Amino acid sequence: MVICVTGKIATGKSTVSQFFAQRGFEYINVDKLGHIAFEMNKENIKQTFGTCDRKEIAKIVFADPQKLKLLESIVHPTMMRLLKDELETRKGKDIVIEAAIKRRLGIDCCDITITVVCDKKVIKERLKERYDEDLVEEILERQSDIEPEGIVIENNSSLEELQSQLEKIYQQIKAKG
Ligand SMILES: CC(C)(COP(=O)(O)OP(=O)(O)OC[C@H]1O[C@@H](n2cnc3c(N)ncnc32)[C@H](O)[C@@H]1O)[C@@H](O)C(=O)NCCC(=O)NCCS
Ligand SMILES: Nc1ncnc2c1ncn2[C@@H]1O[C@H](COP(=O)(O)OP(=O)(O)OP(=O)(O)O)[C@@H](O)[C@H]1O
Repeated sequence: MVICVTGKIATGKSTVSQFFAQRGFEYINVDKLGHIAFEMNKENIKQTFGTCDRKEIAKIVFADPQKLKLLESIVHPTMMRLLKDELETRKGKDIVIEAAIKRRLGIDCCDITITVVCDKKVIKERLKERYDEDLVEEILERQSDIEPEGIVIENNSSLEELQSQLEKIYQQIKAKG
């Protein structure tokens, strides 16, 4: 079975994916594959943007949809090739794929999609140590095409509450086979 976990920044995708990884699912994090693909295309990125520092690039591309598109045109072909390879080597196994922009990437190999959602103020609170608020706003704007699909998990409350929602979903998934 292939589960895809999607959702906006800091909604809890990794936490949800880890739940399935702890139950024997192989875990593929598309953000991580993006970082590997970024490294593999460093020269091109440096020539295009004048820097290949990820944090610098984040500031440039999240502020400008056209520049984000340009970065994606460099990174996504490699990233999707890496994803295909990861899926090939795990063929037949239970897999959980974490991918914020699942739909934009056209990932269509999933039996089940889980979308994690939460309120903007919760997202901002979770990110306040990691990012400045303007960057969070920009990232959320660049993620406005991420819409709820499949099983929707609302993650505004405690980790215990999330765990309990996940236990129920897991039992339903297992019952369906
Ligand atoms: C822009 C980059 C350089 C920023 O790197 P950095 O390490 O600073 O941040 P990180 O990768 O953790 O991303 C921060 C947040 O933005 C989200 N995000 C990343 N890329 C995108 C994108 N193209 N569209 C919308 N959201 C994105 C991430 O899911 C995460 O929530 C990097 O994210 C990147 O190369 N993105 C393009 C590849 C991509 O689309 N990755 C997302 C796969 S789901
Ligand atoms: N219900 C919750 N209660 C408290 N903290 C939570 C809850 N869910 C997630 N978190 C915390 O919020 C942060 C973001 O969660 P997580 O990394 O799972 O989100 P994500 O969607 O994978 O983020 P990113 O888009 O940055 O990859 C983490 O520090 C996580 O421990």
